[in-house]
Order: sequence, then C-alpha cells, then structure tokens
Amino acid sequence: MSLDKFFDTVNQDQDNYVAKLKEIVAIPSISCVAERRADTVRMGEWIIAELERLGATTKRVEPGTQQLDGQTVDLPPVVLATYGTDPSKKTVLIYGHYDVQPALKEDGWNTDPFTLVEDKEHRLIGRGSTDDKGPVLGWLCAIEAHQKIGLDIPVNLKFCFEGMEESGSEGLDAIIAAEAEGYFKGVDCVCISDNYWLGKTKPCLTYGLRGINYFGISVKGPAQDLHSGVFGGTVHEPMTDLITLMASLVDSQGRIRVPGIMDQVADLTDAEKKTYEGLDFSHADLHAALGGAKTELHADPQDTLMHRWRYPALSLHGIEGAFYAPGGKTVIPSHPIGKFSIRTVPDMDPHTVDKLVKEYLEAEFKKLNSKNTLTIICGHHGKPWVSSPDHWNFVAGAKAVERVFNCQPDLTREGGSIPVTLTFQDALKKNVLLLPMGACDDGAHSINEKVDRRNFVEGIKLYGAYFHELAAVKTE
Ligand SMILES: NCC(=O)N[C@@H](Cc1c[nH]cn1)C(=O)O
Ligand SMILES: [Zn+2]
Ligand SMILES: [Zn+2]
Repeated sequence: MSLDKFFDTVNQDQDNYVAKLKEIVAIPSISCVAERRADTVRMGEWIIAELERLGATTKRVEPGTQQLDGQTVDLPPVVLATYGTDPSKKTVLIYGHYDVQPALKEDGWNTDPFTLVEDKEHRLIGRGSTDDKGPVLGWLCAIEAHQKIGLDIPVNLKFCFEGMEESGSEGLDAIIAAEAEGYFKGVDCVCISDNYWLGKTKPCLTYGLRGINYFGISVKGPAQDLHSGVFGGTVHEPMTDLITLMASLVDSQGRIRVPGIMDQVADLTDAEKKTYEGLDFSHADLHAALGGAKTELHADPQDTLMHRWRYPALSLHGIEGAFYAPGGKTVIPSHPIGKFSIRTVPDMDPHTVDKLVKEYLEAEFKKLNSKNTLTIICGHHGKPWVSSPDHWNFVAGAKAVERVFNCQPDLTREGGSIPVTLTFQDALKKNVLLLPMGACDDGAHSINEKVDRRNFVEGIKLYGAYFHELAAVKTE
C-alpha cells in the first residue's frame, strides 16, 4: 500500500495544523492551580468538539472533585472517544493529556509562553507544544488528512485524553478500572505519544518509564513573616531548618542520602546491560538538551542513560512561601514548604519510599533541636513501568518509523513518568507502546518549550503510517 498521497496531504496542510496548535497553546490548561481549572476544562471541551467535528463518538467523563489551593474544584473531564467500530479491524487505544505545566514569561521565556511562535529555525515555541498538545493534536490531524483524501483508516481508534497528567492523573485510574470491560473492551493494543527521542534526528520506540513519588516538607514557625532585623538571632527560622533538611536529601553528585532507597533497586543484569549498546546517544545530545551546558554527572554516555532510565533520582523543585521576587527584602518567611520528588525504578515500592523518606526527615529534624513544627507531605505516586519491545505493537511502530524516516528506531526507556501506562497494561492486559514525536532538546517543563515543525509534521505522518502498519502486522 502506498501512503504517498497521505504524506503529501500532511505536507500541504501543515500550516493549518500549526494554526490549530497555536489555538490550543493559547488555552493555559495548567492543571496544578485552581485559578486555571476553568481553562483546563475549556481545553478538554475543545478536544471534544474537534473529535466530534471529525466524526468520532465522544463520552465526557467527570472524575469528581479535588481540594486545590484551599478550594474544592471539579477535576477536568476525561475525554473518551471512538472512531470506527468495524469488528474485522484491530482496535488501538490512544492516550494523551491536554493539561500543561505552569509557565510565566518571568521564568525566562523569550516570548509569551501561551502564544505559539515559530522562530527562524522552525521551532514552534509555546507551553504544551511538545508536552503534550502537539502529539494529541497530531493524532487528530492524521485522521483529518485521511478523510481529506478519502483514505480508509484500517484500524478502529479509541481515545482517552485527560487533563490531570501533570498533577498525578487524579481520578483516571478509577475510570479505567470501571471501563476496562466497558468502554475499553475490545482494545487490542495501546499507544501513547508523550515522551522524546534520544537525540534530535532519530525516532525511538519506548518500553520503560520511571515512576515518581512527590513530597512536600512544611516547616512552620511564627504566625506571620517577620522583620529579620527585629527577630533575626532570636527565633528558630523555618527556612534555615528547611534548607538543612533539603540539603540532607541528596549530594552534589546526585547520590540519594535517604537510607534504604538504593537497596530496593533491581540489579543490572548482563542482558539489560546489552540493551544500552549501540544506542544513538552521545553527550553532545545531552549538551544540546541542556542549552549548551556541559554539566553531566557521569563520564560515560551509557552511565548517563542508566541514571536516566534504571536508577532513581531525587530532585529538589522549589520552595513555596519563601521570598523569591527581585529585590532585597529582609524577611524571615514563617511557613515555607520545600518540594522534591524521587523518580523511582524497578523494584521500588511507592509506599516503602514514602515511609523511608518520612522516617529519615523526621530523624534529621530531631537533630536540629528546633522548636518549629515539621510536617512531611507525601504527595502523588506513580509506579515505574518496563515492558517488552518484542510485541507486534512495537513491530508496527518500527515499520512506521522506517516508512516515514527511513531508519530503524532506537529502543529506549525514559526517565519521566506517565503512571497511566502501567494502569492500562494491568487493567486491559494489553501491550503499550510509547511512540514519541518530540526531540531530546524540546524543553518540556522548561522555559521556551518547543516542538520542531519537522517533528510535528513527520510525527503526524508517523501516526498515520502506524495505523496502516498495525492493520498489516501479524499478531501471532
Ligand atoms: N510527559 C510526561 C510527563 O511529563 N510526566 C510528568 C508526570 C508528573 C508527575 N508529577 C508531576 N508530573 C513527569 O514529570 O514525568
Ligand atoms: Zn506529558
Ligand atoms: Zn509533562
């Protein structure tokens, strides 16, 4: 079968697709703040409308409410959709998320984060361009291009798009469990496009993710912020305690200092070690993703990948309630909350991780002899996931890569977390393939997040080619 006409159509219509991406980047669907919840819901509604325009049948599922920023707010809808119900065709379930990480121009963006701009190098810059609005839209553009040329999509499509992925996917697991024998019945395999290539030119198929345990350390002292001239030297300062605790978690070589964490990590076998050989990855790729900084922790690129994929990492994210604005305010913050997370790997258990962290921080706090009050907040969890890339779903993905990019994909794991991956695998008992469109230097979660126009356009072709390869692939 020739897909040339489909590829030509995607090329011709690419400006329309980019215009749509601009439209949705402009919706600031930040899931972690109550102030943006209405926008997040609006983004879900945009997707429902677009799916219906394409002829899909949609089902809007309300996951319930949550406590956020001191208020009870509705969780954004989970969008389920069906496109095609031919019993003679395979059915693929596609998952993506329409929420994004926070972004402020003051964080260091060169342009307004919620206005998609294209620069001279054809980078499409804006929050969500690569994580995950570009890929979500890409699936819909692939359908549109098929319709335009009257080309049949040779598989049935089911969609599950959520608006809480960046905030722990609250409410989603329950919906998947409830619909495993309902809406998701008949699904043959799952595909997710929400991660990145190893480098800037070669696509990959991904079969592993790290998990995540998110934490807060709250240190409470005086009832309000204080003048440091009047009170400095006379009271236990919450920030001093907090900084000491945060510094005790990890050293400058990235080694986690919480006892017991490393004991849970699965041993590296010879077979696993072999999977790192021949991967198209160098420290030049890492440096590109770091914006030119050469600050790697490990000398050998394979060690870098192992520490991204199969070892845990503890990252300090920020401090809420501390003075961070420009200027020299002489304040003693009364109630700072430090935030950090641990990226988890096989065979770490999220509840054991919580317990070890809590016990360690409480013991460290005791040593400070402080009269402040410590509370450890154990936030959301997501388990690590590793699967087999030998499944026919991966064979179809690899063939689609060959068709569009004329090369064999890298087989990778990933350092980030998409907890629903494991949920789908366990609840539906089906293989899950991660098929990214973005490059290693896209800057997801960072300033100036982008997707290259080439990746966006070729990614749409990749998704279309994947539909056709899925239909053709042998399943025995
Ligand atoms: N593209 C996947 C992704 O960015 N996932 C997030 C999930 C998350 C968990 N807690 C907050 N966000 C990630 O950080 O890996
Ligand atoms: Zn994402
Ligand atoms: Zn993300």
